[in-house]
Amino acid sequence: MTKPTRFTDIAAAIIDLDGTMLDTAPDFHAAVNRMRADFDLTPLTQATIINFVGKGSEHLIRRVLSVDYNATQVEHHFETALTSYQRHYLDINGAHVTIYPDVCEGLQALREKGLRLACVTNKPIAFALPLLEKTGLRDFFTLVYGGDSFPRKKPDPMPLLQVFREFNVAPSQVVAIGDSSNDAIAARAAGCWVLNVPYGYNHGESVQNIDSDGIVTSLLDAANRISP
Ligand SMILES: O=C(O)COP(=O)(O)O
Ligand SMILES: [Mg+2]
Repeated sequence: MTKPTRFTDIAAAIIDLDGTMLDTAPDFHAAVNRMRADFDLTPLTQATIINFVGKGSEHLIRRVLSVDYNATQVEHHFETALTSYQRHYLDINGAHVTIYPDVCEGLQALREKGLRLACVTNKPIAFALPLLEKTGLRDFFTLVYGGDSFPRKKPDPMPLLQVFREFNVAPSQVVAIGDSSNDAIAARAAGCWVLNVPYGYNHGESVQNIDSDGIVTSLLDAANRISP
């Protein structure tokens, strides 16, 4: 099936955070290695850690513990490691991040077209909100949902379905934009459109293999293809 190049009758956009708006890889790298140091574990490279990002903190911590521990040991240390990681992440949050090119321009363009914007991330809401404030992105969004805002997170469609309800829009009026297959699976299950950016973290896999409605070079490129 040919992919649409333009999306019309759109009323809202759902934007992912890590790997889509912000390059948070250096924050994840620093926080995970501080946690590992608490366990006398050797540091991991940023490239290794970033492959585990996108499915929430619990997934990340289990994966970075499993580099050294077997499954039983991972579960034994999990709660302490998660608490340590959360403390370090909150301490670091935003210290090393950069905004990807054309993010503010893209969000501005979407707002000027009259779209309502929701940020749906798997980052815990207590990390996501201060980070959006610090980077000046918070005010673009009417809604912000984190990985712990609902019982289930992406790739489950639950947070996206809640956005449709809050905005009172049909799935066909919504475009989700994210960097990973996780975002696309959630969007497909929710029934909305989905575009991928190629520059983020797709669990170490090529974005070309994601089942989405297209790849855009930036949020501004996405905005240029979307109209109300
Ligand atoms: O797993 C995370 O913490 C980040 O996830 P996100 O890409 O949904 O923002
Ligand atoms: Mg992401």
